[in-house]
Amino acid sequence: MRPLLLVLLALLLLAPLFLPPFYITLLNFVAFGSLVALGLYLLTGMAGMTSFGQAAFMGLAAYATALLTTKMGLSPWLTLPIGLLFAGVGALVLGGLTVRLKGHYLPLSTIAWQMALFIVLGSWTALTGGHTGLPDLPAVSIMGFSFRTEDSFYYLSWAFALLAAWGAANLTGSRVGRALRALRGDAVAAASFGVHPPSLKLQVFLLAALLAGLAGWLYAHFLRFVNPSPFGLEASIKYLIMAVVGGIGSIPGVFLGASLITGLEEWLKDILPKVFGRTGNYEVIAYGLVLVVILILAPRGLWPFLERYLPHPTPRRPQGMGLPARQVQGLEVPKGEVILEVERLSKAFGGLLAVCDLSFQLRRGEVLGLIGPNGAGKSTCFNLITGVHAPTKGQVRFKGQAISGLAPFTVHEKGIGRTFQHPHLFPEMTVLENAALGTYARTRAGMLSCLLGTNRREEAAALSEAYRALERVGLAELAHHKAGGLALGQQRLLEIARALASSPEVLLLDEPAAGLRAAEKLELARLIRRLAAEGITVLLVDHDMDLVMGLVDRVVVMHYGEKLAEGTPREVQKNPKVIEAYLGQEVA
Ligand SMILES: Nc1ncnc2c1ncn2[C@@H]1O[C@H](COP(=O)(O)OP(=O)(O)OP(=O)(O)O)[C@@H](O)[C@H]1O
Repeated sequence: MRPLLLVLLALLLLAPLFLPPFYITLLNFVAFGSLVALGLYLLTGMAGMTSFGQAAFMGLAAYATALLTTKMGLSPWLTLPIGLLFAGVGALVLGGLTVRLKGHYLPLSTIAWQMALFIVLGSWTALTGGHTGLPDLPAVSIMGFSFRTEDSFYYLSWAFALLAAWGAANLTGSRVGRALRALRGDAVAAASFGVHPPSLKLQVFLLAALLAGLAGWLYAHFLRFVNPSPFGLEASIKYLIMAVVGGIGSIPGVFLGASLITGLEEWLKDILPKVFGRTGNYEVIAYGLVLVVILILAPRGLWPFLERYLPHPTPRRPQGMGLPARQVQGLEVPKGEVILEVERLSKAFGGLLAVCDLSFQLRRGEVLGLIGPNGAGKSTCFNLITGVHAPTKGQVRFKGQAISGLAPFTVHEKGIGRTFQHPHLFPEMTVLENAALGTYARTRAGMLSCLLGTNRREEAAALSEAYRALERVGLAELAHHKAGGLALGQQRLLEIARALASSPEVLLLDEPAAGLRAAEKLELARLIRRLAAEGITVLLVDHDMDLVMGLVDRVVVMHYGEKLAEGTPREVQKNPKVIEAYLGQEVA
């Protein structure tokens, strides 16, 4: 892979020496398209948010620099940050209003925004020159050297495009990159290990808009003329198609898609009028056809299809000491003292009381079983403790502090880790990356630090911490495999490893033994005992009574949302109400 990259970079560097000016102009447009499509790689490929409005962000920066350089005589280097500021403010306003919305609201609102901006650019003639546009933008220059020719501008465009690709690659392999990919898969799970979905979504929306803004600034000073047409909805769709055709989940795919669609556009502009016998925007029809054909032949885009035939570097075992011990928040609770308290908790879903006036305490270092028939309210109780649901009535206290009603990422940060009844993993990520998600709340690097790669030391520590968690559950050998290929039992162990990587004080395990073989259950029981011996407090929900009764210190039995009984396994197993409602034949 590395030699191939070096050859491509050398060709890129030498291209103006052997390619005619027409192709160098095209390569400039490839660089602009790649910048916008890189934003879409981050926004759509990683975080799963679709935007049809990227050309509008490009237009904001392009018009800002056009107006400020031509009408006020400012230097293009000064109007670059100002143009980005315009694009950024646009993204913050639009994103601030829409990123919290689910479903199709974001794509729809980006279409509306795109169309509105296009109309403003075309109709506010006094300011923007309408569809005639604004001519005579100054050339960009550095210390007397002016980037006037397509050859010199080519180096400027590609310097920015490669810098952006380097930043995007840094981000992809970082804590923020993993969190973004987790957001696309499952925002509830992402929040359960400390990700704040709306804030992260807004940040990536802003970043994608800034990349589009940068492309707009370059575009304006390359052509030295702006008019609305390159910033319309059609252009936004074209950038999305570039990213999708190349492979929206990969950086090389973005460059491949941008090259392909830019080349195709030029070729089609020549060929289609001859075919149809008159001029018109027929390229759009051709884009659609190309997209359909490529997605049928290579559904994830061209790059993932080609990548299979390229050599892959052997992944290395993470080295290093792991993360520093977690700072315990609030009180240090001594062994045997109450760490988590559920007090008169109720949760109604419409007319159904899933949890009703439930109270119990969890003491530090113990393993408490929460059992009951299907539908008794156990998972709802987990969701109330971890902040997925707010209680209708009652309280949850962690170390004496009320936590009910707090968001899941806040609850997690306090030291509560969880697994899910149906594993919430990210199949496209490796086992190690999935486990490393657990370190999210223990690491600090922000978006900028991840982009610049200044987080390498923390990142190495997070990966070695995740690897250690995998060793604890016996999955280290599969660290570099895709999580999508794991058996159900291994998926459950991986969820435990992810929770352990967060170094929780309390661990909530929701049916960890479901789907496990007998030997795997014994291994799980040993693991849970080890964790309790290390001081982790465990709340365990499971239907395997042999596992639960042989493992836990105490049991709480739920039935129709209420607490039916509480005591040691022996007491509970003898309780006639419990035998009648749940244990039945098993114990009788
Ligand atoms: N988000 C929700 N919306 C509406 N009803 C819900 C929701 N979550 C749970 N319920 C209902 O609440 C009741 C308790 O469900 P819950 O999943 O908590 O039970 P459980 O004890 O975990 O069951 P199981 O052992 O089958 O997992 C069920 O009747 C369920 O249908």
